[in-house]
Amino acid sequence: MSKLIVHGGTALSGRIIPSANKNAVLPILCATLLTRHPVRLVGVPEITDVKKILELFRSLGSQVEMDFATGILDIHHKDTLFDPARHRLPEEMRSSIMLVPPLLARFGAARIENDVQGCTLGAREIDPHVEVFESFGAKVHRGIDGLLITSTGPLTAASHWTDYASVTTTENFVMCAVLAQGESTLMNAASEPHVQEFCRFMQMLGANIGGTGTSRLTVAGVDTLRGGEFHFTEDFHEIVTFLALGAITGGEVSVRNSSPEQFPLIDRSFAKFGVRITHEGGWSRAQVDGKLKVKEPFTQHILQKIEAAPWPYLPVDLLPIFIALGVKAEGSVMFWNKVYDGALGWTSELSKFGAHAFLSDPHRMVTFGGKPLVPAEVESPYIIRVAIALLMVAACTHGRSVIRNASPIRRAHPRFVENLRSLGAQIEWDESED
Ligand SMILES: CC(=O)N[C@H]1[C@@H](OP(=O)(O)OP(=O)(O)OC[C@H]2O[C@@H](n3ccc(=O)[nH]c3=O)[C@H](O)[C@@H]2O)O[C@H](CO)[C@@H](O)[C@@H]1O
Ligand SMILES: C=C(OP(=O)(O)O)C(=O)O
Repeated sequence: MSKLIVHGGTALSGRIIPSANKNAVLPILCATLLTRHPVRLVGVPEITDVKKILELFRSLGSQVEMDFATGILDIHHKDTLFDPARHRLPEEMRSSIMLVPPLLARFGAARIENDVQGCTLGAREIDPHVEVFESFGAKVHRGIDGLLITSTGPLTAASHWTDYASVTTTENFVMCAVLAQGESTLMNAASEPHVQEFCRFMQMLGANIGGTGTSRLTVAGVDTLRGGEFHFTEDFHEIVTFLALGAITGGEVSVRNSSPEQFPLIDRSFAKFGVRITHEGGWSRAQVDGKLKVKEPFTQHILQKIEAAPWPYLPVDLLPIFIALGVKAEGSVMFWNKVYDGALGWTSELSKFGAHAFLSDPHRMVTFGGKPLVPAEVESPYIIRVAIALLMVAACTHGRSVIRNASPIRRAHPRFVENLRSLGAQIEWDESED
């Protein structure tokens, strides 16, 4: 079990160049399988999920040249072969489900194992995906340990309205539609920055997509896709994470950010804890005047609150980062996760630090922040940014803390500990058995 050992209490300051967004990189990696031409990706992060997908591609016979030192991936799915009886898609990551459309397009069959749940955030349905596959004419068969999805010919265009704006379902819809015959329409499409980045990549391959960034996507099918070179942009999750780490420890961190137009709501969320974010010259900077303090709402007798939901709301994956700020900032805040029903069950870990946090129901947590904190040994659930939130609390608390089961961080954030050390943190991985 990978543990993080943190000697907290040091103000973290400095500059960070963030990596690419895992949730943009993974669907794009899956989509490379849709073209028989070479693709070059620039800025590919060295993270667990990327390595798992590249390993699968190698086992299918694709040409994969990955240089993590430069972040350049050259990939060519020319002599690629997939056998649903033999090959298993990577487990413990949600993105495996996005291999289905390209496998269907290339081989007429795909198989997914039962564990495409990813982070343990509560129910993560596959029904919206099944509806999409079926709307394009694919057949879905349930087996003992997974699903077999088949199609006898090219997919046919579909018009579909999803129950909710789902990130991976939207990406799967686009991948089914790009090579389908006719024009497809998706209503209630997700519009997160990573979904937009994914659509830009598809357009570079020659896909004909309208409505990127809105809740209505149209895709006119094309006969074939080309190759090309694509450069990833910065991950807003990393930007927020490092800004928050600076703020919670009383330091001052700047992070490179070429898309500040995505940040107004994120900035206002930081401001609720007394953190001022500024964007200038391609850099975002977090500053705290005095100590962290929850801003009182203008409306009297209500709790300050942070609501997370599909974009353009505050992204749910960022909620734990703000919960950590809520633990440190003096005052009370209600956090509302409108997406997941099992993402907040870690209040008992927070309380080991002396934090006061109350789980009101599966979707809502209230922090009573500003209480004295003590170092602690805590265990993270399999949720990337909960491990980071626990680390944030450890980093602002004097003394030695241990975050057990911290390896999910490696699923999304390359060189995380090295980056933190460059800001002055005393932190290290411990891989020893207990
Ligand atoms: C690889 C990838 O891109 N993973 C991200 C993707 O997962 P993913 O695409 O799996 O997330 P979805 O948007 O489908 O939502 C996940 C689950 O939340 C529930 N749900 C969601 C929205 C809603 O309005 N109502 C509702 O009930 C459903 O149970 C659903 O199964 O988007 C999530 C939500 O931004 C992020 O946490 C994940 O990091
Ligand atoms: C929940 C996440 O990833 P996944 O969907 O792969 O579990 C995440 O990136 O925070």
